[in-house]
Amino acid sequence: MPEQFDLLNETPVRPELEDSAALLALLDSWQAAGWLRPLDRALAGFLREQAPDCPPLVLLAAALVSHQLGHGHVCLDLAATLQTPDFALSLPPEGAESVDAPLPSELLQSVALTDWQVALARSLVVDSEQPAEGVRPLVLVGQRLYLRRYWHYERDVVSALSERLQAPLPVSDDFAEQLQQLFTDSKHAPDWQRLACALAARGRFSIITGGPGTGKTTTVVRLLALLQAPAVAAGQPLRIRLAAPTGKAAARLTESIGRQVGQLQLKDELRDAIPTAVSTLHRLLGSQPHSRHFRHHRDNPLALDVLVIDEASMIDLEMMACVLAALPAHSRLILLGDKDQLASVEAGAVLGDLCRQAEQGYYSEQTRDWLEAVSGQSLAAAGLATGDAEQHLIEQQTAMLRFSHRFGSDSGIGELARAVNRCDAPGARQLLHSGQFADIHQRSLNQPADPAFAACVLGTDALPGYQAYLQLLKSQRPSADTPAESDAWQAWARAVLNVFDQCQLLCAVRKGDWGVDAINQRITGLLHARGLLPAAQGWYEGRPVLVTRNDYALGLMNGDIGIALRIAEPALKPGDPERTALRVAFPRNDGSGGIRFVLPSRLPEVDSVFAMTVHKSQGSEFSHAVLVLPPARNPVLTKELVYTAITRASKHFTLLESRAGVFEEAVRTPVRRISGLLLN
Ligand SMILES: Nc1ncnc2c1ncn2[C@@H]1O[C@H](COP(=O)(O)OP(=O)(O)OP(=O)(O)O)[C@@H](O)[C@H]1O
Repeated sequence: MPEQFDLLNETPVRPELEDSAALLALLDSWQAAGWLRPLDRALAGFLREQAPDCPPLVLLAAALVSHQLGHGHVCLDLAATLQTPDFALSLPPEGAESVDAPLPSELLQSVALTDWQVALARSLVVDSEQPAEGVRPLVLVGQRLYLRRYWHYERDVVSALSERLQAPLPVSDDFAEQLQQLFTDSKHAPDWQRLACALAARGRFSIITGGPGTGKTTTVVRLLALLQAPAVAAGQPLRIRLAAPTGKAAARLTESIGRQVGQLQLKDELRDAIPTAVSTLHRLLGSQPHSRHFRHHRDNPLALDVLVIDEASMIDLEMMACVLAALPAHSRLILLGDKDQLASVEAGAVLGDLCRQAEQGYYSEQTRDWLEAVSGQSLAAAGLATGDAEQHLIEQQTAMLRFSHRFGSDSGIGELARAVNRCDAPGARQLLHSGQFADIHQRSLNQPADPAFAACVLGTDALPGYQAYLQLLKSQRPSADTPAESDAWQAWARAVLNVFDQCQLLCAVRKGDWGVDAINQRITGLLHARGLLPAAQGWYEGRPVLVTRNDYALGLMNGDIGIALRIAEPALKPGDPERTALRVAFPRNDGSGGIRFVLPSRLPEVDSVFAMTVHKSQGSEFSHAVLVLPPARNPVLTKELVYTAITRASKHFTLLESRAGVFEEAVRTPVRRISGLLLN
């Protein structure tokens, strides 16, 4: 029997919603057009096999939950989907071919929310009452539909965090004095770094969020000194571990934490007990080949007392659940990150969800009194909202750093990032347009072959592009008789990689004329045509590549960037002439400045990386970041995407627009990630 849908709704029910075979045929055509992943379609097919009576609307919901996971949403929000189906589902995707099949908006026109909920609640493949006791593959909570696994992750994260947030830990009697000693250089009132340090010192869970250069690393180094001092004095140093979601982010933190620890006025014994090596989360948890399970979990917890995770905006829900499960109960977890950055590509926006109210503070009177007492500062003029200790559980352990020491009011990058963050599109445009700041630039592009694009890609002395690293590659190449074992090859590779890092094109999308794939091809062709690259296909010297899959055997992580270089190789046998070979040079990412050379054929999956998505650029910094916006409106064009791109730039930011107005549209659109991660 077909389900009855909204009887008052005159719109005829589409045949695909009355017949499962017709629905699966429609999903097939969506998949063929690249609208759905094979995985999404397969889930609907699998459920139909398991439960042949499963109504088409339930099969459709299953395929859509899976599709939404692929777009970073932990669940399918039925109401949001019915309100603006094509937009909520990001269909059709940017650059996808047209397809002779109805759009989600046409398909769902006749469907009412309550009918969809009832159909799901009645279905044998959905648990809607007491899901914890069920085993069905889908879980319905109100208007949110989950795959069971993700519902579990969300529930596990909420319960582990609630547990960690229960009672504050005691601090020593001279805590206020110690804080004072560590923050003698406070220049701002209130000094949020000192407040953040105090909050983190009293909790088994805390968040320190802030934009670029607000002093997250500075604060955490002092916090570690504060926590470690009594432990070292007692002869039982804390086991502290530092981690980040990607190799690139880990390398950056290794460098900055090493510098900061070196600058602190501490006794050697204490300084030596503060680690500076940062590992990736995958390595910390012990990833295992061909398995999503880690070596460390609830029954084999990590041997540590304090875990600091930087760039926490990149942690997805599954990873957060795995980290929390692997932590010993007594340990402290401190998350550092910029809540306003894009979330991970994977499902879930954990930091953003947890920091929803960080701006307003929402400290309870008790928390505020305690903070004022230990920090000796007043919060009266800080403009914070007053919260309730139980209702605003997470807020009691969250501090937002508000002053950028890197990008002050004289920095166009800082001002632009702040305007974008406020969704102030006219203000952001005015900053770009006025010429008031020498570090931010804008260019309009009329068509893909626009000469302004080529000029930007090649670069100038003042505004780095890709010409510089290719010229350096040629001009500084060690002479042909340099022995294979000479350090000169490493030094050359390091110099080429460093100069390459000065500029990076960032795209919002993968497909279409202004997507990563087309732009990579266009730049390769352009550099080849100018004689800067020897070829435009396959492997050639100068090709920059991005690793897109972890390879533990090679020690390469998703996100690592290398460049193909022709280097000397030892002779096969004594007396033979030395040979040359194309190898891909990667930085060792361990703070040593070392380079490793890998044969191209041994590499895991890689892409050329003259352009990368903004998502992939997280955790990286470039002297000159160039953001390319495509013309079509797309749900990925959000203010978080623009903000993330701007904050990748350390010296210059350029906006390349393929249509007037697209920047404003993006800045006005805050990201919507659907999840139910609420602790209060
Ligand atoms: N209270 C302070 N007074 C003066 N300079 C500071 C202060 N805090 C941080 N800085 C400086 O500002 C710069 C950025 O600090 P830090 O690296 O700690 O920020 P961050 O928030 O971790 O930055 P990132 O954006 O790289 O994550 C550093 O050079 C640091 O020395």
